Amino acid sequence: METKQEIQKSMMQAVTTVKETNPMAGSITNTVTINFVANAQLAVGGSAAMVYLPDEAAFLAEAGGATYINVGTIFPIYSETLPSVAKILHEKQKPWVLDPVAVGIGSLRTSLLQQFKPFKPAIIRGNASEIIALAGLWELDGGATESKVRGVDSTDEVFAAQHAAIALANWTGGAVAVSGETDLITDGTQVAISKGGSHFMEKITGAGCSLGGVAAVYATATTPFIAALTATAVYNLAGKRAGQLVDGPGSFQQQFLDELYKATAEEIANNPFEMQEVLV
Ligand SMILES: Nc1ncnc2c1ncn2[C@@H]1O[C@H](COP(=O)(O)OP(=O)(O)O)[C@@H](O)[C@H]1O
Ligand SMILES: Cc1ncsc1CCOP(=O)(O)O
Ligand SMILES: [Mg+2]
Repeated sequence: METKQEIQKSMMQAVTTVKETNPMAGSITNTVTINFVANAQLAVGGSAAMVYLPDEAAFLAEAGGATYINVGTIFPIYSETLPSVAKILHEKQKPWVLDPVAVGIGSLRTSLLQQFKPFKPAIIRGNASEIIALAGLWELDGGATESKVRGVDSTDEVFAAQHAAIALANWTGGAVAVSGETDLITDGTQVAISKGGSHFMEKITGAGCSLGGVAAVYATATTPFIAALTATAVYNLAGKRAGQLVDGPGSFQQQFLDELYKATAEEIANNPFEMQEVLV
């Protein structure tokens, strides 16, 4: 296992590379938070492009350094777009981030999420209930088929999803990030616990979605685990700072983007986190 210092060095490198190179990470993401996802990707130094159609998604998958797929709002065309783009990403070994928003609701969403299993996303990002439900859908350890997903919000605590997160990471060979009041990131062999954020993050829509989009930006520049940890760290740092400066969700959203933009590589790497080894 790498030392914490080595991990922090990799996080700083990822942040710096992104700020210097403005990498493009294309997205197929929900219509609720699409604008916030793009703004967050730009704030950390990336470049955003959002599409819905199969040929356009295929183009972005090849042109971008990574791709973000979020199933929050589903359209019929996604039965064509999503499996085909996931297959391309897998075959070309391009990192992609999956946010299984509201897994369990509706037949097309369920079918699409099932079809993703062989295409192994580099990063799976979701709240605890979504991670447990996805592991259940993919018939992995720690998953539950009786899903407690009610909608887009979590009804489970982050640590309840640790087993499922490790099983998913072992399946994909990538990383899994479980978000909540504290965040858990794993690559199946190590677990990082990242701290910070603000209760206002539960009072705006798109904190989770945009975290996934930002993870895709960092995935253009580093390993899935470091990308997921770095994205989570900048969210926890920016969320904490913004939360201290505002008194409501509207101004929080604005201040949060400013803090994402202002956070330096060193500050992001120094945001509090703990490392644990996964014992087998
Ligand atoms: N109560 C909280 N306190 C601090 N940070 C939070 C809290 N709830 C969520 N966050 C942060 O908000 C972001 C999105 O997480 P979450 O709300 O769990 O995702 P989702 O929107 O997908 O349910 C993460 O960066 C997480 O750390
Ligand atoms: C409210 C809502 N409904 C469908 S997608 C979506 C956005 C969910 O955003 P997040 O998971 O980041 O809270
Ligand atoms: Mg979400």
